[in-house]
Amino acid sequence: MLDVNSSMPVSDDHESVLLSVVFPALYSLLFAGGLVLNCLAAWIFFKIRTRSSFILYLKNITVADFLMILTFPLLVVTEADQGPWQLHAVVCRYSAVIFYTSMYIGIIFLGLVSLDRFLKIVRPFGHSCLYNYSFTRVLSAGVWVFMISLSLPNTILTNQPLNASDPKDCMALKSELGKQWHTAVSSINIFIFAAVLVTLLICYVSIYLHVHRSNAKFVSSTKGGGPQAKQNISVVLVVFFVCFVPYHLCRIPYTRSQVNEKVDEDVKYQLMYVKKVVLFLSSCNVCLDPIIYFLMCKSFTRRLKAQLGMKRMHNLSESRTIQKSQVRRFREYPAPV
Ligand SMILES: Nc1ncnc2c1ncn2[C@@H]1O[C@H](COP(=O)(O)OP(=O)(O)O)[C@@H](O)[C@H]1O
Repeated sequence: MLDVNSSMPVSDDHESVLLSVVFPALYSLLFAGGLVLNCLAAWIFFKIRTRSSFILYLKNITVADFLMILTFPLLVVTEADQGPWQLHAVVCRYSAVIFYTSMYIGIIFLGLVSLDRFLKIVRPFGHSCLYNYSFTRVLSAGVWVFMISLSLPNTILTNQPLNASDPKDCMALKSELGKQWHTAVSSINIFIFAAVLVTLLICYVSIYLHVHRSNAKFVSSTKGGGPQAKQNISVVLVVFFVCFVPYHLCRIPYTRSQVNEKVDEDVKYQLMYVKKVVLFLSSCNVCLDPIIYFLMCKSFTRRLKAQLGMKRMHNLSESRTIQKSQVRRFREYPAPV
């Protein structure tokens, strides 16, 4: 059954409540939480002046998360069906494009973080340009330039006249070339996601085995650092699986349904509905990334504790750590940065 004002079928009551009430409420919470956590992270990172590639990647993730967070208010207003209908076009042309671009920039930097951990832990004396800080700065800039260039046509080619009868349909605002570009960008980004996922899995299996072997060799009878280290390393994988895997499983059929007119309207609606749910999971990334910084980056944790007035407590526990450090030397993974 179709809504008179839209090409989308009329939803069940609970579905429309979810779309127009629950989602805006959840995105508002995410906006507030994400803003606080990322402001805190940015403040801490601002104080850490180091030539560490690892921290450079984390700083880039913070900037990408900030960009994504800035798109939430418009999303809240349009999802709640508030404001002028023309606002939907602004979402299609600008804020959704910024949202997706920042999401994929964040994904690429998560991949680089895991690659960096792999190199520093498993191959500490290797010869790769990724050990070179100047190179990783250029690489980071390259990621931004590439991803922005890829996404920009999605804005430029969303250039068709607005249609008041179905303002939410972004594809209706695109030229034929715009639809083709949208499909191509979705495919390239899905490929990027898959490549990062494989990289993450390889890096973390290698790190896991390496830590396991080191523990067995040097400190098999004591408790502590090893399991803790593996847990810290796994946090990126957990965040990645929770936030991004569901979205990408849905994105492939969804993009197909967007550009294929033969797809049944009910199927399109169901896919759109599922996409909104899994896209929310991806958005949760803005609150989960700061947890990665806290668990994986010692400089960040140290600074944060110092700034929050826990300096004395931290010094106390640090002196205890030093006493034990001779025994635990081989268990200090990931390498302090
Ligand atoms: N991976 C991406 N990178 C950049 N822009 C994207 C990406 N995916 C979608 N977009 C753009 O974001 C806007 C909204 O896309 P989408 O969420 O697929 O549509 P809808 O909101 O109709 O479900 C469109 O302009 C689209 O081209």
